[in-house]
Amino acid sequence: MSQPVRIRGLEVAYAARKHDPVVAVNGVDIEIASGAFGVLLGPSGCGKSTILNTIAGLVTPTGGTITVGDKVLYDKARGVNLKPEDRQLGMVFQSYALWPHMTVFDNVAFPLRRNKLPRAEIAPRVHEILRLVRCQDYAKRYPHELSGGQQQRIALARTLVGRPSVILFDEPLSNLDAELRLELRDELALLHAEIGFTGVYVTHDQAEAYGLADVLLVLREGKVEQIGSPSEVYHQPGSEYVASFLGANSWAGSFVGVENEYALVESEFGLIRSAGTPEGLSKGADAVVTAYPERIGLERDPDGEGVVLSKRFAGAAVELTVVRDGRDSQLRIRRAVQLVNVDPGDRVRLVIEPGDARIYPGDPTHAGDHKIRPTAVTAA
Ligand SMILES: Nc1ncnc2c1ncn2[C@@H]1O[C@H](COP(=O)(O)OP(=O)(O)OP(=O)(O)O)[C@@H](O)[C@H]1O
Repeated sequence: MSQPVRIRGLEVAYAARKHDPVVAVNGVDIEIASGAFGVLLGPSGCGKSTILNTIAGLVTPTGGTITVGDKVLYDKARGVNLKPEDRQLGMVFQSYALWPHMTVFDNVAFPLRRNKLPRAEIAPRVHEILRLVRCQDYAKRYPHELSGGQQQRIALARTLVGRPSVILFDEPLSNLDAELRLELRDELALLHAEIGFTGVYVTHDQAEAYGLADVLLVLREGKVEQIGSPSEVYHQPGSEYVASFLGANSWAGSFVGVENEYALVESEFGLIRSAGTPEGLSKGADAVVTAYPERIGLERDPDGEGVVLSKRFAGAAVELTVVRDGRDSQLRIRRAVQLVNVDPGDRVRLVIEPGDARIYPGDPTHAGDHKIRPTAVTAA
């Protein structure tokens, strides 16, 4: 039976001897419905693991409440703080943490034996769960005789076998290579649909988040910046920070006004029309434009503001970098091969449908800058 997870007003400050306390979580409310998969997404240091660890009972908050179903795990005001072992939650970490001296069967059976399940019930449960994670043939092997992906499947099986109502995942796939990560992500989504636990999943990987989340929570410096379905958050980022973290380009401009229902911004890369109605912008105010790399077209134009710095083959798509002379601003563009007829060195103007450009007040945050950008190559 899955259970809902409710977090209210969560605060965590890590005490430090030599400097002020580090406020890692600063008033967070989270609600994950029973049986849903909630994914916490955000850059390194935004507090994702800390939140997960407070649910697990491994970190003690400085304020707020955490409940699972009717069970209060933590309540600062009432002095409740259950021990990790009394919370009855499943956890899957980045490191597989399997017992090296035990076979796969014994590793998976371990939680059942610890809970003194009758012997006759253990073997069928273990075999059933090994079948679900597609590792039924490895029951007699030891962890070192398995690949990383297989070890993580066993770690997952060991968690699932106890039938926890809530499972906490801390970047469980990040030790695996990209292809295997996607494969295991899809298997996990299927297992979730089949078994029906409530999942709380921490990652900084968008593809993982999109593929798993019923509800996506984007975090920023210890706070929740946006909550929604992956599609809502992707298509309607609530802030430039979210858009940028999800991979959109951001560049600076100044708000001109609204004309024929389009918001106009005079930007570093020319005049941009946006279908969104910006809030909190007055004429002449600093504005940021965002657009995803897939949604920016280019046309050769001797008067254009941009110059193509690089163009790289990327299978069915082409990846380009466009810069503005004399400025740091750089755009990443990814278009289908047949849509690109510009080359490095060309002067270009941007072609963006109003529905693909979004405008926010302020300056770019560069929240997505930790991501790998295409590196410049010289013109062929
Ligand atoms: N034990 C600790 N003592 C002091 N500060 C800590 C401690 N653990 C984490 N922090 C700080 O709290 C903040 C949030 O850390 P946390 O590990 O929750 O972030 P994260 O989003 O999970 O990052 P990552 O993706 O890199 O794991 C960071 O500023 C971090 O330096």
